[in-house]
Amino acid sequence: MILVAPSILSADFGNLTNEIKAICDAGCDLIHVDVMDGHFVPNMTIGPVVVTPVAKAATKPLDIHLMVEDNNFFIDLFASLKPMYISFHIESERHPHRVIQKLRALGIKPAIVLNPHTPPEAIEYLIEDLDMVLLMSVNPGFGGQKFISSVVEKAKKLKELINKRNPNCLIQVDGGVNDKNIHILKDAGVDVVVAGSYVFGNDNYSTAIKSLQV
Ligand SMILES: O=C(CO)[C@@H](O)[C@H](O)COP(=O)(O)O
Ligand SMILES: [Co+2]
Repeated sequence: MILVAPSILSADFGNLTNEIKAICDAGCDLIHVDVMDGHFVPNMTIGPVVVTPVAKAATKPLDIHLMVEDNNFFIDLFASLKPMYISFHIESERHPHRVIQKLRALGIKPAIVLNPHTPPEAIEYLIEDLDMVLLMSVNPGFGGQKFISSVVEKAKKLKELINKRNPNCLIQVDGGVNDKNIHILKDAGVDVVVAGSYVFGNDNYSTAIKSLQV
């Protein structure tokens, strides 16, 4: 079954801890936390001052998605919150293997993110050291954007590389995911989806999450 990670970017930040409890009670699998620095992407979000109460309220593991220039700095900021995953963009990192080793040493599962234009071959020789690869199906920076459908073919290519190099590595897709595209993602071999506006825009979080757990 596909695992669902609601992106809290679309939550009501005036009522954040209750929103976190609500998605956990509604049966989500992970909590996706989008961290943006205003440099790597043209938007800024949250740091440890906000993510710490999120971690306290959460009964499901955190999945932190870094959209930042300085990955090491942000990993140091969030490591004490013991997220299950931290993902960082291949496009922002000169030494991705070193960052993977750092995450492993901290007991955090390493994941790498690919922007829509980046081919899966860019990380072929990192797959054996990764727990997850995140394919962006929108340009990173904002919630509520339209799904870029070329990610489906990319997921299939990535799945072939994963089968060859490390079958335990998961494929995650992030951006514009909803109940209309979930089945093509499942058929392409996707294991985890992030959904922000679809989950938080639904009156019933449980119904929305279940409709993606196919
Ligand atoms: O990383 C990002 C955006 O940069 C995502 O996690 C979005 O926040 C997903 O939102 P929706 O596209 O599902 O509304
Ligand atoms: Co994200």
